[in-house]
Amino acid sequence: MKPIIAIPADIRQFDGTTWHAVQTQYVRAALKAADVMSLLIPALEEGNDPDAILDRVDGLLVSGSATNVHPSLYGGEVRESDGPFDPARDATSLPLIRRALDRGIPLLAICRGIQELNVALGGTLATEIQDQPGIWDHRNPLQADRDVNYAIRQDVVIAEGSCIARYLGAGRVPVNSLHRQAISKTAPRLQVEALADDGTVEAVSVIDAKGFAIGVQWHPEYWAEKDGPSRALFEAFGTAARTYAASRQR
Ligand SMILES: N[C@@H](CCC(=O)NCCCC(=O)O)C(=O)O
Repeated sequence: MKPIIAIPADIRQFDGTTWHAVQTQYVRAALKAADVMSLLIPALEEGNDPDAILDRVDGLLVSGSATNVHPSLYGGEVRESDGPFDPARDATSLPLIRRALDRGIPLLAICRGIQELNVALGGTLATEIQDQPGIWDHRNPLQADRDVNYAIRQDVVIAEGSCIARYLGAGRVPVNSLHRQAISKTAPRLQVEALADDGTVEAVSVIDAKGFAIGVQWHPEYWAEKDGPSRALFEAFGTAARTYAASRQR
């Protein structure tokens, strides 16, 4: 039986109403590269029961989003210019991340997801990182062609002996980049696993995690069917979900 993973949705506004939305690239990567089904979780400021959700799934995939984690959640200065924000997504993702880690449910956190993972565990974020000396522009190019926006265009250096090195190998791995925020103070329970050449944190793992628990700042989901490292990460997540699912059936 194919495992099921939870993906917290974003709140989006279009066609004159409010939607709970997940970009299809995450659902497709889960199915085609991890061989798991996706259960989209509505973004609610209240009303979600993380344990009731996690009782029914075999993994948690926390996706990227153009919105930012609200600065109040990590003691940051609240400036509207650091938006757009999505408090319902924050209120849904952070408790799910914490409880998935408590319960040993496999976790893959991508872009906004690694930022939520860091904040959920007590870390902080830097904003408009491209304005900092020596930091290059990691932002979404915002071209009409999404393949251009998600193009592989930078290297990350994966640390020897890191968790993610088990799946991608250590050393330089080419990835894409679509973000204007990044980890500033790394949460105490996170181990930095990869850096960009400009020092930006690009991957973390959870120290002493009960199961698969990795966050990446890049977007492996977008090329998960074609790009080796992207596919390897999703295959590892799928394997972890299958292992967890089997343990649940015992
Ligand atoms: N908003 C955060 C996280 C960036 C992120 O998740 N990017 C995904 C892009 C989604 C899209 O625009 O299609 C940041 O900017 O750091």
